[in-house]
Amino acid sequence: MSQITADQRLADFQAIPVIDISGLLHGDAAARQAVADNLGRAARDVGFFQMVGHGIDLPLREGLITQAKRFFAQPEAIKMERYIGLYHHHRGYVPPGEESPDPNKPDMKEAFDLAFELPSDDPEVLAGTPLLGPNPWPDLDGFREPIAAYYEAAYQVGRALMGGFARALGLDEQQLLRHVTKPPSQLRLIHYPYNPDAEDAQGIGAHTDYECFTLLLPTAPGLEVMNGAGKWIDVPYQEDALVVNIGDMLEIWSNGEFVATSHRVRKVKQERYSFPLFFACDYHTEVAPLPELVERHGKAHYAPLKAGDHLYAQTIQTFRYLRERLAKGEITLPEGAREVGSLGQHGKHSAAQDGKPAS
Ligand SMILES: O=C(O)CCC(=O)C(=O)O
Ligand SMILES: [Fe+2]
Repeated sequence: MSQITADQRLADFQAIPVIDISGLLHGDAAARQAVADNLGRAARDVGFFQMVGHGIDLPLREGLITQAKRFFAQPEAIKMERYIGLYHHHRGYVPPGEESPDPNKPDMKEAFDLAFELPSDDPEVLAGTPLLGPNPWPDLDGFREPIAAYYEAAYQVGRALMGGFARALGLDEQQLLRHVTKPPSQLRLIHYPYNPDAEDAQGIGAHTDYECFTLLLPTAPGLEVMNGAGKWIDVPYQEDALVVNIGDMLEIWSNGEFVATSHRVRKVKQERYSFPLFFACDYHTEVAPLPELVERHGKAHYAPLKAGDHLYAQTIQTFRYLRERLAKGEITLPEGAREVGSLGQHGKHSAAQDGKPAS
């Protein structure tokens, strides 16, 4: 069967579709299939959509936003009490300049990173699996509960989406979900301060997300998505919507049918917050093109990789404190790590080394 390449499919999109997923959450098999068909179209043709009908209601969203604002409004010295470099499982406060896909172009944002909560006596944590462990909650009364509640709600929507994406690929709803038990799924609270003096500083540089997909709650416009022709398309701000985009793992599992679309946040004209939940599969999952899709496409377009190693390797290469630990020999880069920026259209358009399907 001749396959239309991802580039051809993505070449023309000029806007981001809006999908109501309530049928996936509450409907019968036919309603779930109808939503899955829409998810599949968006995942194949754009790699992005605005999700409504998700049931993550305003009080949950406002609780998260309010607590993030409180945290970032504190003095730097207090925020640094939870500096990410003080921990061993990549959680905590990320000061401006700490993170960048390109060390010469630091992003101007600050963040507080937390993830799937696992107690320190969990066997995976005791075994030292990177990225897994408890969250270093700040000493800020009333901070933890609304954020944990948002995490749980968004995580459950993520599980439903994972079932929907599997259906969209013609698979059983549980086929991918069985790889999601203790995932290193991170929720980031990101603050992009408004800095009128910053001439060239970007909000966040062009990248793909490393996990299966991302559910993002923004508070203002600024997100841009690259279409197959290399043109940046705006994601308009829609108050009741979460933005969902395909990440590297679903691109590989789907053998390139779904696309991890490159995106960035342009220099912001106003103060902005955003909250991505990166929906991951378990650390040790071997992700390879699914046999059903390889059969459909005639061959596998990607080499297998270990999900957690990919995520950890990309993280090491983009955080200053981890690059320093690497240079000192305190940690090692997982074997077979890909270079940052090697996936996604921006990799192609900047002629970087690249492992996308042969077109
Ligand atoms: O802030 C945003 O809108 C997007 C953030 C993002 O792409 C990321 O953190 O991976
Ligand atoms: Fe992203």
